[in-house]
Amino acid sequence: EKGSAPAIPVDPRFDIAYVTPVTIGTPPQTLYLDFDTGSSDLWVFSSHTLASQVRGQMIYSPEKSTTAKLLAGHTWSIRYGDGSGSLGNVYTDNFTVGGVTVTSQAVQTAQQVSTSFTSESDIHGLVGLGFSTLNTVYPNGQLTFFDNAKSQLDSPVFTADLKWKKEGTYDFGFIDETKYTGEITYLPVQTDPGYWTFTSSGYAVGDGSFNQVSISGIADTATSLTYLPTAVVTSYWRQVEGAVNSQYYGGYVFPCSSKLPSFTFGVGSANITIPGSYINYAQITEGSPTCFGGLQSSSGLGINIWGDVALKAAFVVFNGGNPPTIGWARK
Ligand SMILES: CC1CCN(C(=N)N)CC1
Ligand SMILES: CC1CCN(C(=N)N)CC1
Repeated sequence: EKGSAPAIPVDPRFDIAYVTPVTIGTPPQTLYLDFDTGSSDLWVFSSHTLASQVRGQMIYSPEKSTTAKLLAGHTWSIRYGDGSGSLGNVYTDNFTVGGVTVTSQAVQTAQQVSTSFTSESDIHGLVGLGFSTLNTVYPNGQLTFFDNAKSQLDSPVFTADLKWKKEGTYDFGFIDETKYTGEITYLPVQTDPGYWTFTSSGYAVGDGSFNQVSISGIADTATSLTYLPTAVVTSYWRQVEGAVNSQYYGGYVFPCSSKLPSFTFGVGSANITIPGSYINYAQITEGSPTCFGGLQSSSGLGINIWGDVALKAAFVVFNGGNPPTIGWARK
């Protein structure tokens, strides 16, 4: 079995996130969810979510699904890196994305969500694609959609082909050779504590020389920007006239009229180049001449994150085989 589904940019002015249509239950209920390789809970806005916290999102109503079953006595609660979060209870039901169906997938129904989720009407929940060890369901942790689907897929892989301000795709169970150029370079993955953690072999700023330095970080489809060590990021923004690291805005800002240099990162003996345009993330407010950078320091996070700004420059293979590996190709 194999399948494909679109990765649609939320707010195409700047790719804050990507959502993918899924159906849940019988008859099928469609929601648009944020596929997240940085977590492992599948949770949705639901008929159980406090009405005051729902603002335009599509919801999953288990009571309207003939195949929904309450997972009695189970609850969940998750807090994300940006302080957002949600909590609730758990059903199992049929879950389909891109034609791949898992019957009896754990679907975590939100009873409460934080304000940032309430304010994002285009995101109706998340599909965790991290390792199932991160799942927060209590007392028994649940498996991700990918872990449940793996055995029925032609190949135990999914791929991400995210695009700059355009619709991309997530493929399940196969590698589409038409989506990349050259070769895919596979790297080992550290699965503890549960992210797709790999080590990049270094970086270059624009046409500058390549700095061979190991940078360990996570490939994260649900983080908009890319967060790397301060030394790396400082050397990048030093090349941009007028760029400053603003306490006020919480990161590097620069004149929107700047022509930004590209950023290249090593993957084994190969490398991926992020065009400068991808690093011009957004005006700080509508119409402002000041823009916010897509490459920021990870020093406050305790972890390096290769988020959408980096992922959308590549074709990425998340190989769930034994052992798991991650593949990178130019495109
Ligand atoms: C390490 C953090 C990265 C961002 N997160 C995520 N995509 N779910 C939370 C964990
Ligand atoms: C993991 C991320 C998902 C998107 N987020 C949000 N909508 N507040 C942040 C956390």
